[in-house]
Amino acid sequence: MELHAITDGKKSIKELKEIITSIADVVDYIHIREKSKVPAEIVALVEELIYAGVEKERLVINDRLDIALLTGIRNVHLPANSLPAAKVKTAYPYMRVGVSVHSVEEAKTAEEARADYCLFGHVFETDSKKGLAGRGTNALGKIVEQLQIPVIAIGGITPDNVEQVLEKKVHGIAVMSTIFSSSQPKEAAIHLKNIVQKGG
Ligand SMILES: Cc1nc(C(=O)O)sc1CCOP(=O)(O)O
Repeated sequence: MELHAITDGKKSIKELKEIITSIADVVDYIHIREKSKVPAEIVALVEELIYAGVEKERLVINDRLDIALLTGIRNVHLPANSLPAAKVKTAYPYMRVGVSVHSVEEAKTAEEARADYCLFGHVFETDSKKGLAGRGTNALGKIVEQLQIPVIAIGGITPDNVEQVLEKKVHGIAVMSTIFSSSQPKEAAIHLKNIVQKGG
């Protein structure tokens, strides 16, 4: 069972470096999702993380295929309206490509496009999608049933509700605030990892 940590776009490069190096051995993947930082900053962050010993295999670059290529990262995550997954897989077959999906239809499209996994959300209410009800665990279960590729759940997942997600036989979970808004990110990640590991 995979645990993905997604950066929240609110931290400085220095803070990100501290948090990511502290959780790098706990979580399976760390998505660098820094939409308001310029490419030069993101490249510098990735290079600093690698220099600090974070394994390249654990880093996922959100949206920016160019930055992944430039920094030698072989994981890219494509949000809605990003690059077409099929074209990325054709051009860079070795690249592990994830796609964000919000319905069965989008999930099937991602699978047909040879995405390696899909990220389905948002399962529960979350500050990241203010005013929008969660899509719920039943919708999550249907996606898992209908897809061959791994489904990772995202959105409002905390230690208190993660069991409901694990019951749906997901391949993993992804969290942002549970780790990045915590005053003790490493402890928060360990706590969640322990629960997730018990669930499979
Ligand atoms: C980055 C992201 N994508 C989502 C989607 O539904 O596709 S929800 C989300 C944010 C998740 O943050 P938190 O763990 O704090 O709820």
